[in-house]
Amino acid sequence: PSLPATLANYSRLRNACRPPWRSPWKPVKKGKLLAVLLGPAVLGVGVRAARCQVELIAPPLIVPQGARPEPEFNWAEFWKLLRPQLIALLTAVLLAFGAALLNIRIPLMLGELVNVVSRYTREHAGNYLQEVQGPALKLLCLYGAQGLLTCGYIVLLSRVGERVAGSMRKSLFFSLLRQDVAFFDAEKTGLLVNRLTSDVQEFKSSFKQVISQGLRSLTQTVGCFLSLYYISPKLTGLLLVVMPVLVGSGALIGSFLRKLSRRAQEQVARATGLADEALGNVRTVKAFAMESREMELYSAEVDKSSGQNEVLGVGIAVFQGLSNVVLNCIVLGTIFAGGSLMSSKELSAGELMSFLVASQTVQRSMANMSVLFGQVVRGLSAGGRVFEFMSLEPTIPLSGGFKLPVLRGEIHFKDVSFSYPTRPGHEVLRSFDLRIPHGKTVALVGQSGGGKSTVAALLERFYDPTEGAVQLDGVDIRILDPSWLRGEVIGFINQEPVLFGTTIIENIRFGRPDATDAEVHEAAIQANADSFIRSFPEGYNTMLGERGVTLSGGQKQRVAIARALLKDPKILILDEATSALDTESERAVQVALDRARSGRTVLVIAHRLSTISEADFIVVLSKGQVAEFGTHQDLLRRGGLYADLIRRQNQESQEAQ
Ligand SMILES: Nc1ncnc2c1ncn2[C@@H]1O[C@H](COP(=O)(O)OP(=O)(O)OP(=O)(O)O)[C@@H](O)[C@H]1O
Repeated sequence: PSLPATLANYSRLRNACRPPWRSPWKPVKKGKLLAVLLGPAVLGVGVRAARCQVELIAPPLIVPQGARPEPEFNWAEFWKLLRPQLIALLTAVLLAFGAALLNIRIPLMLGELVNVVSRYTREHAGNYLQEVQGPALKLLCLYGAQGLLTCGYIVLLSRVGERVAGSMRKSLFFSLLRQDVAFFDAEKTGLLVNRLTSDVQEFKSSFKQVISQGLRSLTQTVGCFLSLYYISPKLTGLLLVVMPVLVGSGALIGSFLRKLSRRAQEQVARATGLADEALGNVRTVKAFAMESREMELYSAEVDKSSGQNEVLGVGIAVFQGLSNVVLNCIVLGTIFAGGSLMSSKELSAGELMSFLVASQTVQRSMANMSVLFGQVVRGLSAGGRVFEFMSLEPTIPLSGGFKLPVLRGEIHFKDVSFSYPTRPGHEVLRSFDLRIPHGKTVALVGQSGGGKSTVAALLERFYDPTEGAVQLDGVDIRILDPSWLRGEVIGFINQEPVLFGTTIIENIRFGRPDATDAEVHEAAIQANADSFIRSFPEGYNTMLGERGVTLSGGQKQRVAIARALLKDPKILILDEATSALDTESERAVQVALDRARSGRTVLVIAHRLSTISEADFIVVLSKGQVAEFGTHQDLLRRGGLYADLIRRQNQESQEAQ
């Protein structure tokens, strides 16, 4: 099944309680510390830096993860995914390194060119074109080579990034599908889907950025600093004196803006959550005529978020303005100090030009690095979240174990006690003992919440009993192959059949992917579904789901019955298959079920007692145990719980009339 369908299937069973969480690790703190170290650069590069800083303080998407601890990044898993891309990655790193080295050369070459130009304007000697040609051509070649290298490493990196992200998605999806049902009881569907989508996306973009820009920025910062020192140790010294002041101011403003941004993002998430809930439950909202109330609630949250974002906008504007002033002052100061060095012949015009360009490169690179450090922290957190479930081993394996060579279909719940893993203290079944002879139909009845569906879940081996055993033909199902058990032995027809957004024929074929069209048609005939399917213009190829046909409850159930029959299971579980249908549909479904029952061991779980009087045996479940067992007539005669249930139900239906 597709992940959303699998998750949706079990979402109703989940979240009864959550394990106590460790105190959450706050990744932002690391980012803050690193931003403090690199703050000055942010102040030093004007508009561009301000833009970078905005990126740093505004993560792309905040999805509330609840009070979950931040999972550790799994380097071993990452290495496994990265290894096949190693050659492409190393080539990309080499190209990026080459581009960065060329970038360091550019200011020096520019200086040479300026020196040639200024010498010519001063002396007017020789041919201008000839004088300028050499350094200009060299510079052009450098630009060309730098462009080529940049293009090369970006192509390679994006290939590596996409492939690693694709492998991450596939392994995570596979690992999630392998998990047992108890896992889905404890985890929220939204959180899992989020890991497959935005966390992988976040990790991928961080990975690409860190490799490309990180390497480049680091090389350029170190290289250009050396160039600065080489051009003028005195001017470089002056720059280093100004640095600490810029570090302090940059870090302070940056941390303030980050706080504002985080608050604004949380507010956006709150507003989105509200809209999500209202749109997701639109029928309930409409049924209670709550549209205007929802609108008011949403407007209030959106207004709050707009207000916070406006304050943030003002903060960024001030920061940007300040950055511009500081940048220009640095340029001015460099020209001022450089001019005085020029007058004492300690510096040429070309060297001053080189110094200015190189110092800009340093500032830009450092600003990039401060953004990148935030990105590293975010990328590691996102990666940690993706890897958290990737190496998780399910307690109940997906396959492996014995297959019975000859199958009769006798079931025995042998003194089974069971509590859901999410609610260990709450015993749903207590020494539950029930033997279902092969080929017989047994109906389970009892109060709502009494544990009927739990019995079916144990037979499917969605969970293992806490005590006792479930046996098939006398063999504990824990030693049987779960995929054989679920895929071939047991057919499960749920009270809320889930159909997928594909054609009807594919939905039925889900029961046995290798079934021929003729077999699918035969199953549909058995399930009393063939005639209504053929009444659609596109027959079996009718698309279901959001962009296709929506089936009625009874039609859905008949498609689900056909799907279950296609695998020709020895055991059939019917979980309240005939509830919530009108009389006509119920009759159609009932005909299908009666046909489906023949020759199979059947466990029916039902509330509507009228539909199960045909069962060979009826079991009344009370307080997690078998309270009564017998035929419909036996139990009526006995005048116990079953007779009581029948009386109450008759009373209710009379009152309803
Ligand atoms: N996935 C789950 N995790 C934790 N507790 C659960 C889970 N599913 C069911 N329960 C609890 O187990 C008990 C039995 O539930 P079960 O669904 O088996 O009852 P039921 O007899 O089938 O009820 P109904 O007839 O209303 O469907 C209930 O108290 C329910 O709250």
